[in-house]
Amino acid sequence: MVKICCIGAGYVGGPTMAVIALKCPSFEVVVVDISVSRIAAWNSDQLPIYEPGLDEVVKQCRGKNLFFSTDIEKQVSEADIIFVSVNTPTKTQGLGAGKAADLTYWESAARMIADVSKSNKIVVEKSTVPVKTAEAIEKILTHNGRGIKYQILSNPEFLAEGTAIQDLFHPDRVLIGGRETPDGQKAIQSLKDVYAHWVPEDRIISTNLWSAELSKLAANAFLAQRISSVNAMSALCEATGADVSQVSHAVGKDTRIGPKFLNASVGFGGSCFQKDILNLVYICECNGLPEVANYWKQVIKINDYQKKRFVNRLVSSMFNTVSGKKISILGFAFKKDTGDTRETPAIDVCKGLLGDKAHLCIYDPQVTEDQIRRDLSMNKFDLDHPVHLQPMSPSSVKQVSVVWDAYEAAKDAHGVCILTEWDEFKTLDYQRIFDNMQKPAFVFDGRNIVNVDKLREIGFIVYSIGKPLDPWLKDMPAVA
Ligand SMILES: NC(=O)C1=CN([C@@H]2O[C@H](COP(=O)(O)OP(=O)(O)OC[C@H]3O[C@@H](n4cnc5c(N)ncnc54)[C@H](O)[C@@H]3O)[C@@H](O)[C@H]2O)C=CC1
Ligand SMILES: O=C(O)[C@H]1O[C@H](OP(=O)(O)OP(=O)(O)OC[C@H]2O[C@@H](n3ccc(=O)[nH]c3=O)[C@H](O)[C@@H]2O)[C@H](O)[C@@H](O)[C@@H]1O
Repeated sequence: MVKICCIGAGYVGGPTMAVIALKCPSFEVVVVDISVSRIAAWNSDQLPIYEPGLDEVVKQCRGKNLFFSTDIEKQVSEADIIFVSVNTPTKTQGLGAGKAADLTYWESAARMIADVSKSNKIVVEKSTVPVKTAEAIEKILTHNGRGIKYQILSNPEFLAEGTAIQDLFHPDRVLIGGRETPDGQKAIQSLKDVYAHWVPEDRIISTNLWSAELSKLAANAFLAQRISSVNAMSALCEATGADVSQVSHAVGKDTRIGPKFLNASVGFGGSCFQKDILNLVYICECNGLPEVANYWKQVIKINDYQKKRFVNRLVSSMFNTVSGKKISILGFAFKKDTGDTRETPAIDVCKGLLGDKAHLCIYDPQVTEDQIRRDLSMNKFDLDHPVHLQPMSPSSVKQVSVVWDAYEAAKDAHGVCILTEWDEFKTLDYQRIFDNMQKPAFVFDGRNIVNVDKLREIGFIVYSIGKPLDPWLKDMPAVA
């Protein structure tokens, strides 16, 4: 029986291994983690992450051929294939701080593998890592090798949160990079055999190690670039009277461009786009390519501009001050159908409004009050480290309340701010919300999900990213 062990039971390790276990019933799959609470949650009815369809997959396999454990060393020593899916956040200190990937967790996992292994292993990079990481890992493993042979493969993950299970069931492609030696090719074939249980052969691509590592960074950079491109257009739409949804539709009809990933927003979030682009920028700089580095940096600059622009629009349209005003924040997760808040644009928008002394009343169907308070009090980049290494009791943020109902959040508010595109926000009773708000009542839609005309009929002053401006807003300075 093939034994698979995955180090890191997070957003990638958990769902990916659950799907492998489901599709490969003859394999034993064990997911291990240093976080005791995370493993306990995986073994309970309340899984540690919210992901549509995940519960069903886990329920079908857990206890049969899918296990979650903190007995890391035992499970690693017994495995044939070891996936490493640990955090690779942006470095906060030292060389490359604010840009380079922090490989502390990866290195400690590799050293542990080297320490406990007694048989040959295939070690799979599942985390997103800088190009050439496999070379460093190889050195760590073979240094302490005691004659044990390791083959390192790069098998980056392309799932998106909120659709992880569907993405894993029907991936556009599975990418496997390995050494171009007979042993390297044999290892690639072993991993291909795992995915071949459910992924069509023509969707399993193999490359050399460095191409696979770089393709992951490139894919995320291209995706983020599309969002920054449409967000840059949204600013121009507001200045000219064009409508960004119409522009996106027209542009996306070109089959060379395609319709996906062209929704203007308050900015992209999530744990990966920013960190992976910063990582790419750092690699370019280290390779003496400042022009290439600057090109990609611009994607992040536009994203920061978009978030700042949104806050400035909001404040300037409310008579240039939100001091003491209640602003209702609908949605805190970085996108719908996830409870993940890493790098969510909501953090920057809320911090911007708090800087102008607003009172915030926040509602998100999947994010806890504790998480919101942590996010608003912690430093940027600290949030993507393992949970048990984060401060236990973050300092409490004044001027913020968290409620469990959108109507409660909007009651007596001066403005409503939509920051996540949760479906339930599309069907709220906006008349009821309007009736219970201070007047003039404002809606700032950072996701373009409300019916602007209908809301204006009710009496709201509406700002929707990249849409023709409300007459009220036309006279306000659109500074950024
Ligand atoms: N979140 C996503 O949608 C995607 C993430 N990725 C990449 O996958 C990697 C993991 O990301 P997530 O799953 O989101 O992170 P996560 O933070 O949800 O999970 C990582 C887990 O690794 C554990 N861990 C850290 N060091 C460990 C060690 N030495 N031994 C055992 N466990 C350890 C942590 O406790 C944590 O539970 C990152 O490199 C990320 O860039 C790639 C594609 C999608
Ligand atoms: O490496 C990763 O972590 C993953 O990053 C993204 O997945 P994810 O961040 O989970 O979610 P996306 O759907 O890509 O959304 C990212 C952000 O962009 C925003 N977005 C997305 C699409 C769009 O048109 N407009 C837009 O503003 C979303 O609201 C969200 O804040 C990629 O889509 C995955 O392929 C990749 O595996």
